[in-house]
Amino acid sequence: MTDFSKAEPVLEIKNLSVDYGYTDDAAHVLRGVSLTLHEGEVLGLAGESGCGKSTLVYGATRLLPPPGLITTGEVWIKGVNGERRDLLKMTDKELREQRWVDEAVVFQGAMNSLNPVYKVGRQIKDAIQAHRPDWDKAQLQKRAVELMEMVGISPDRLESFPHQLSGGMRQRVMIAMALALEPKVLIMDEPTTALDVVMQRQIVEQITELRKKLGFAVIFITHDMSLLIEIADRIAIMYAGQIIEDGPALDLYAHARHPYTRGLINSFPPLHGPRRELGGIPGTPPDMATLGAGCPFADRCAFVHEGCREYEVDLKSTDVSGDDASHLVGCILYDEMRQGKELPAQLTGDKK
Ligand SMILES: Nc1ncnc2c1ncn2[C@@H]1O[C@H](COP(=O)(O)OP(=O)(O)OP(=O)(O)O)[C@@H](O)[C@H]1O
Repeated sequence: MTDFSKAEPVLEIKNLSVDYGYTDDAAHVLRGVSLTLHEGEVLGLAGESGCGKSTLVYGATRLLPPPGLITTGEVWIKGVNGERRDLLKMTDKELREQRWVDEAVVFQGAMNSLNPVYKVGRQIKDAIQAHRPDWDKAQLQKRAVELMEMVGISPDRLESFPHQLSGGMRQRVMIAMALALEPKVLIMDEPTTALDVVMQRQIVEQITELRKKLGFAVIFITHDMSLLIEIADRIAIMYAGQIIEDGPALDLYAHARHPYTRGLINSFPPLHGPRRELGGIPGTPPDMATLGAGCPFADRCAFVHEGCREYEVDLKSTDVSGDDASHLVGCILYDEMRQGKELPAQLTGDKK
């Protein structure tokens, strides 16, 4: 795993907030999220169902369905021409022009979004042609063949209808389409969830290979921490519409700082290494429509104390000096640690 913290940012999400609903009782589902994706980096985004992972990436790419409404924020993207622009300030025309070119999204269940009545080849070529109207038939065919080969499917399959392909193949076709215009940023929302574990593994390995070859950066969403540790350079953990920990993948996995991150990691069996007992996280995430003040994890946290009820999540360095910005956590225990109080023994040292 490489340290990308000094690489140039390709996508900078700043203080992004999203509500569902337009009235006073709207649910504040995303609450001031900031996140940076660096060139060539794989950033894993994890958290339980309903914590806002999809809302974050759909908000950041302006693909949020109604009644989702962006209430604050900036999303700076570095285009393929090197220019930085705020996606939230673009006109609809500008958005359409840069989508697929600067960034592409592979949706949850994307493999089912191929049109059943058209052959796969036609769908790939149509997607390319929307952005390359001057390409002739031969150029489109050549690129479609290249893309199929790139994701390990025989180009003969360009003549197949979607139902003639397996789920894994259809998902690969969607990945190929997303990479057709060589975007700098690829966003994948649970791209392997609907597939069996063998196929999941193959697709994850393929994404890793393609990333090495083509150099794009990835935001990879999943709730499966064991999968993330295999592919991510950095992991951000979401809870109740906020990022509560963000750090280098290996450090975060071996020594998770936030009690929620610990619980999440302990909920999944490790793919490698010795077996360990699985724990869970007691309780369920809060209802975002009625969430009050204080740390949103307080009711489920083994280390809860009075201060948590007033604490507002604020990501800060995990080290004592507060200088190291590579690993951040939003938990009052670490603020208290910086003021000289000892951390609970279970949170110090490496994960057992
Ligand atoms: N159209 C909607 N109207 C109202 N609330 C919504 C809507 N879509 C999502 N939400 C709420 O927003 C919150 C975040 O949902 P989101 O889908 O972003 O979470 P997620 O972490 O991606 O979950 P999953 O892993 O299940 O996809 C949830 O509490 C959900 O109930």
